[in-house]
Amino acid sequence: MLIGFVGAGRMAQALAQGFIAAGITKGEKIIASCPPQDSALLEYFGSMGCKTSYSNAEVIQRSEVVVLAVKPPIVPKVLQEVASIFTPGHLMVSIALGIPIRYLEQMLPRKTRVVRVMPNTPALVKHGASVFSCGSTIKEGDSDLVKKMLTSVGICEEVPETLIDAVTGLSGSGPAYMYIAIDALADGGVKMGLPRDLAIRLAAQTLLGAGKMVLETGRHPGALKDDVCSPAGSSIHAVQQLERHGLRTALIEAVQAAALRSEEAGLREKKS
Ligand SMILES: NC(=O)C1=CN([C@@H]2O[C@H](COP(=O)(O)OP(=O)(O)OC[C@H]3O[C@@H](n4cnc5c(N)ncnc54)[C@H](O)[C@@H]3O)[C@@H](O)[C@H]2O)C=CC1
Ligand SMILES: O=C(O)[C@@H]1CCC=N1
Repeated sequence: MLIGFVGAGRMAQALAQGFIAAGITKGEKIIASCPPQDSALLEYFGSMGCKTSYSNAEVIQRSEVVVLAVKPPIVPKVLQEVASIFTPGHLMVSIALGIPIRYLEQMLPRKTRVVRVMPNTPALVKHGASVFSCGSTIKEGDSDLVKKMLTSVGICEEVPETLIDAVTGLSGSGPAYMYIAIDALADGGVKMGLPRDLAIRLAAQTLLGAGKMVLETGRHPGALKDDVCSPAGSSIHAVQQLERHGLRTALIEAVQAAALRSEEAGLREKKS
């Protein structure tokens, strides 16, 4: 399978590296493009054995699956530039923030197959969380293909497109919230006397372990929290501090803010 990335930034790199690590494709079957001023990004693709180009058109001509991996304000410009090159043989996979399938289908030739995906950067280490929604002209096998690709780099579920903004707020942007949590937990450890590198390792493994417990035991996170909090123990004292400082509300509002931003990005591009 020949995979092209239009846009060679952080999310494209994470997916490409994840796909290669997972064995879903080889470096030489990937091609990525971006403008010459960002050529350093293409060097990263080159170091993975991928082909690179400054021409988006070349990427599309040489690919079966085209991943649209540019920021939302760039999407209309890129589609105007390359729409005519798309054929029914291409599968367009857009990861662009907020951009609805309807908009992509309107901008592309009538029979272009479109899938919208919301991945996240831990795809790079095969622990991504992705969802996808299919457009109106996909053919048999497209949904399975996208699912296979994304499952190779983490978990992946098909959802109605109406849920993608909310998913963006949770798992698309979520790694950022969790890096802040790891950094802050490590600060706490350092404050209490731990060396920084040990504190970061312990904090990261604690998040990973907690996540695996939820996924692998299938138990509710509240019940797992109760298991950690012994009567009059240390954990319940810490939990009280988290509640006092509004951790739950902060996380709920973070997800909401990112979801609304995703929705807004889509509305803006539709108007342009
Ligand atoms: N970074 C993340 O965690 C995630 C990003 N996304 C979405 O993926 C898309 C890309 O995001 P990032 O990789 O983070 O951004 P980025 O800023 O790292 O990369 C954007 C890329 O687009 C390229 N570009 C700019 N103008 C171009 C043009 N005319 N033609 C071709 N390429 C052009 C840039 O050179 C760069 O390679 C965005 O829409 C973003 O919302 C989705 C999920 C997660
Ligand atoms: O901030 C962004 O635009 C992207 C979308 C999801 C995560 N990062």
